[in-house]
Amino acid sequence: MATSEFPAQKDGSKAVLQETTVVVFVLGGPGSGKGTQCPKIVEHFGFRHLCAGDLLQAEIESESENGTLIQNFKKEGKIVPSEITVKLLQQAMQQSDNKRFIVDGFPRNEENRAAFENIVRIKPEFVLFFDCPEEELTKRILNRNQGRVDDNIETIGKRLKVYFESTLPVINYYNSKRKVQKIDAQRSIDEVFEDVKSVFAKLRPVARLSNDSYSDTAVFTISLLPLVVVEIASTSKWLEPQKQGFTSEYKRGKAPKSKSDEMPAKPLDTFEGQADIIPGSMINLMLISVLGGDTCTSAPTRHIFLAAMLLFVWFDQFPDADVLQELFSCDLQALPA
Ligand SMILES: Nc1ncnc2c1ncn2[C@@H]1O[C@H](COP(=O)(O)OP(=O)(O)OP(=O)(O)O)[C@@H](O)[C@H]1O
Ligand SMILES: Nc1ccn([C@@H]2O[C@H](COP(=O)(O)O)[C@@H](O)[C@H]2O)c(=O)n1
Repeated sequence: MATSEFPAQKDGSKAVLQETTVVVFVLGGPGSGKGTQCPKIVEHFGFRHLCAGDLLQAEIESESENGTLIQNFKKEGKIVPSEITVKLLQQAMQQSDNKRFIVDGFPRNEENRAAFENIVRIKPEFVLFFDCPEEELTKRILNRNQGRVDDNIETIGKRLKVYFESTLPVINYYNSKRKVQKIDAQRSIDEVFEDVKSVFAKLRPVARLSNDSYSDTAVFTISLLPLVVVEIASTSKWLEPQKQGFTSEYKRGKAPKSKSDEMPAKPLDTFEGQADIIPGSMINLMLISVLGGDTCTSAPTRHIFLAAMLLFVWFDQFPDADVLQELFSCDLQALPA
């Protein structure tokens, strides 16, 4: 799963953001519809929406020490020094319980991109790029009417210049890494979102579904534990009666006539609990098989998973389904003491 690198911090402390943190950058010209589509992504796919422009605006409004500087950059349509923006993003990510983020309006230039990689140390899962012609962008911004200081014809010109000169090269950079998902943003809001949905539907399962902070290796190992337990149990004396009474007979093509005929003497309490363990592990086996793609998203984990599955098949450790059915439907009370 890791698209991120998480070395220890310089002061030796552990990085706060987890290996499983998923980041999608959302880019496009001013007015291309980023802020319109992001809430829809949140609603449908459960990401946390972080808008760089909004975080900067909040700094202005809170009259923080950087507030005036940010206000001046914004009025001029210029990109605020990256360290300020990246620190705001990092803080918001660290404070969030959700570990999957759509980062809207970022990185706006090469400096933004490098600062995020150096400070946050996460590479984006992909870059969602809303492609829209300049005339449409201008028209939309002039009609936006939300009282923004930068929604005037003069600042729009400056923002578009910054977009073409500084942001497009970043999009091209990610394109060269095959990370860009380009959307035709000139169509209606709903049509655009249809395309956005199909992009997110293609996300790696764990990026689409997972909100937790476990590494996939840990998830895989934990899911495998019950299998190990049943492996040990099935090779121990504890399950010998079942193996003799059912599995071996079935494998030789001789099904026992009745349970009580075949079951060797064992007190009832010896069998307590096994009916829980075996179905549990079988369900787990099925779950691992079905969800294998979800839990084992990194290549090494997937290989371990496949190797484990092959081993189970190879050694034929699990009795057939009908044997299990017979085993679990057996009347424990009827077992001889
Ligand atoms: N597909 C669309 N068709 C027509 N109008 C749209 C479409 N998407 C968004 N708009 C409108 O265009 C305006 C700009 O959209 P939005 O604020 O989402 O753009 P943005 O990319 O977030 O802009 P900025 O980078 O300046 O914040 C809004 O008034 C919005 O309602
Ligand atoms: N990464 C960013 C994002 C934004 N800004 C500044 O905020 C202005 C508004 O941004 P929108 O995304 O809402 O259009 C933008 O023009 C910049 O001045 C920034 O510096 N860095």
